[in-house]
Amino acid sequence: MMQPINLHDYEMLAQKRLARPVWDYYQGGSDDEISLRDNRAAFARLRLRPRVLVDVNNCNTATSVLTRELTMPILIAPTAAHGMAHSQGECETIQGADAAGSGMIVSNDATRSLEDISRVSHGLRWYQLYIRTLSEARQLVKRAEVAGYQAIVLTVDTPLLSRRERDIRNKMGSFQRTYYPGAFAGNVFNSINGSIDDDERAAYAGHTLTWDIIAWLRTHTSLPIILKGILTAEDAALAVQYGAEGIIVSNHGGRQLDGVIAPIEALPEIVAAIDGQCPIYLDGGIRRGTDVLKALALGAQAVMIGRPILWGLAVGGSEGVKHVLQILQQELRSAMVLVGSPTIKHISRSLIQWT
Ligand SMILES: Cc1cc2nc3c(=O)[nH]c(=O)nc-3n(C[C@H](O)[C@H](O)[C@H](O)COP(=O)(O)O)c2cc1C
Ligand SMILES: CCCCC(=O)C(=O)O
Repeated sequence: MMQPINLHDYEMLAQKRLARPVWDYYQGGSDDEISLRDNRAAFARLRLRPRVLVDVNNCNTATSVLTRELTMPILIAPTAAHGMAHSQGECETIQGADAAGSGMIVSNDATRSLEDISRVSHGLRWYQLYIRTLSEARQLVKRAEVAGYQAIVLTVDTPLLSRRERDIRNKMGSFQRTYYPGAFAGNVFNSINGSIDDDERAAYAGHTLTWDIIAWLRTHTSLPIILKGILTAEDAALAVQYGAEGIIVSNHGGRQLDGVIAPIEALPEIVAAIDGQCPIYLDGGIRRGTDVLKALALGAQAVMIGRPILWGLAVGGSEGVKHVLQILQQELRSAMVLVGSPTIKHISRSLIQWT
């Protein structure tokens, strides 16, 4: 078997291992997949301004996120249904994250229960919440708190699940129910209802949610509340005003509204609007250490990766997940040496060429 040396190798190997409908569900975006492609293209458009003759002998990617020490500023983005990539599902994934000194945001729609996943982890773990009903959300948040999760990530870009035409063509809903029953139901039963490829997709994660939901959530948990799916300065300002303690700049990996701005291009205006009031994270299209470097240079505290973790999980279980993270860490380290930023704190905006 080919030995994977970068994330693209993992992508190729994973494609060979996964059934077509699963591969398409993991890989795909919405409508014409413009945003999906643009997430990568936007990183490629940015150019770096390296500094030379800096002592980089002790270059180190270590950082801290919400007071936790990590070996790298890279976390695992919440992705649903890891049971379609590995028999142990998210329990396998999170052990890879721990082994690499990273951390994981566990999806609301995980295959395994949040308690099972927590039991095999000692590291950074946040719970990603979809609010379908308030009573369900209240219970989930309590369970997450009891199980030792350290933050609640509320995803706000999914009042409905977008049209993913690969899934519609593959009849993914019925494929999944036949071959992977329960893949999305580790925490909440019957909430998906086969809506992945349903043209009449139901109100998915709350048609009726508004900014007041943050105050409601605050009355039910003392954990930090982080909003995922912010793409504008206006919403970033509202997030802070309504009490969010962190935001994730994200377009859901190009899977929700097609044609939206790439997160890396939205980042500068959001950093300006937030003006240091809360930490900012970013996900979408990160496949190289230089992508991580660019996001940090533009003001992200850390980044998250979604699909590459699923590739690692499918190819090599927890070892694959760990290796994917370590490859990215190694690449980041090389990039830091070559631009003359020996620590994460040295990485600054002046590394980016404005065109
Ligand atoms: C297969 C898949 C499932 C996902 N499931 C969720 C989810 O349950 N909750 C969520 O907030 N985001 C979900 N996302 C979005 C990711 O958290 C993240 O925003 C995106 O994958 C980042 O882009 P990348 O895959 O290019 O790294 C999912 C993404 C993928 C690819
Ligand atoms: C059907 C589960 C939805 C998970 C999700 O957010 C995604 O697929 O992007």
